[in-house]
Amino acid sequence: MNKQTQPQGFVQAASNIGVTEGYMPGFGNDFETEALPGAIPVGRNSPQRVEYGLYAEQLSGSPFTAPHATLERSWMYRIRPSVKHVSRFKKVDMPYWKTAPHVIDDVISLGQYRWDPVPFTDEKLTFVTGMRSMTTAGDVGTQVGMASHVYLANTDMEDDYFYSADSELLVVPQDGRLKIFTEFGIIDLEPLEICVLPRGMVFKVSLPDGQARGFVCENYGAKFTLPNRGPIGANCLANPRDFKTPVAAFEEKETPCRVTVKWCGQFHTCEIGHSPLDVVAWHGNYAPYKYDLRTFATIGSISFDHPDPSIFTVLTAPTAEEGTANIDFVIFPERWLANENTFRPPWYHKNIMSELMGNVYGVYDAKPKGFIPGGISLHNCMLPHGPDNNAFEHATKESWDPVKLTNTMSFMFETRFPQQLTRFAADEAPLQDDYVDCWDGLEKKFDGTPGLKD
Ligand SMILES: O=C(O)Cc1cc(O)ccc1O
Ligand SMILES: [Fe+2]
Repeated sequence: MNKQTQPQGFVQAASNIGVTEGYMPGFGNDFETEALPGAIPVGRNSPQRVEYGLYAEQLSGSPFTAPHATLERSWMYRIRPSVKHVSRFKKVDMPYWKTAPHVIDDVISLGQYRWDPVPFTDEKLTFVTGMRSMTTAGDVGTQVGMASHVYLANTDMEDDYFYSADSELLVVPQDGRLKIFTEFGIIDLEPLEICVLPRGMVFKVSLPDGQARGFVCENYGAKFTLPNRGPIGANCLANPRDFKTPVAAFEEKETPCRVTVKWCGQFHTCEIGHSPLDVVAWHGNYAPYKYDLRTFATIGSISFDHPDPSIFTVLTAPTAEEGTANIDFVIFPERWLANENTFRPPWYHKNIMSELMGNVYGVYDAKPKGFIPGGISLHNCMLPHGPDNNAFEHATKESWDPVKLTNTMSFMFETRFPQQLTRFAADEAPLQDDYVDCWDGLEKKFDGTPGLKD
């Protein structure tokens, strides 16, 4: 390199690593992004007039006075303010999307339950109208608890837009991709990825594969965040750099559109004369994000014994009681098992937390049969469960050599609150009547004499 071409002083990166694919890396960062140059005001949030004739609008995800660590808000610079709608709100029915408290006397919530995948139908359903609630827990009115849903969608939302004032939505696709247009930009999502759509943010969903099915965890409480890693240290599990927030993108059209709001369990629609996704630029730390579950660096035993599944927590939605989550989002990904003289699948247990599980793909080690991709299981507060007979027989005889669990991705929505079944889950979804029989073959081996029994 000769003297002239040698870098002098600071050298700027030719491109920003990670920003190339329409996303910005990081968890909970303060982001700045503009679809038109110079749209974000310099040095202030709300100048007297905004460039391009845009309106400034703040979206608050935490109370104004929250402690710094939990303070969340974004500033949007938009073509019209959100308050501009053509009509008043009108109540609409969304009969399959249920909200806690939702306890139906004749729906018995007690039992270990498992469902086959909820089948697709010919009925025209969008991501929103195709939401089928399976369980609810807590109370939306006090902003505690959650609901679990399956979505079945075969119709794009074109002039239909949606937001939830009740909750943030954790979306776990299982079959088919989603294209999620949000006020903050576009998220392309496929199975083995997840995304989180914040409370109050408007979006619509289209279906590149024509149809899609997946799971949603609706969080009424404090936002999902990364779990504390404790003695694990600063690395592994879900690393912050693997979370991706979209760059600004806007839709400019002046056609009749509808915005539907979920508010305290009810649904209300208003007509507007334009796309509400007209945010040209934004900055702040309250925004949607996606995450590829394959980037999760699992930690596990490399000596003996089976750790608690909290070791696989991707995101946690805390409550005021330390270590007692409103929701833990836990995954069971491909990984090595190397624990010697150990019963390697999950142990038999009862848990104060309520466990709803879904299978995204492959085989779950505790249930080699019957818990298939798209399937769901529910092991509620203090209901005993554990490996089925097949898994027990295999696990008590397998060699201690390291083995790689492949062809597997299941997850758990684990909540401190008991989960109540909806009528859909009890009567319409494909509930497996014979699920509890999977433990029938667990015979008594005890015969009063010492020694290990086969
Ligand atoms: O019940 C389940 O299958 C989930 C689970 C997995 C595990 O490894 C330990 C405990 C637990 O609840
Ligand atoms: Fe469990």
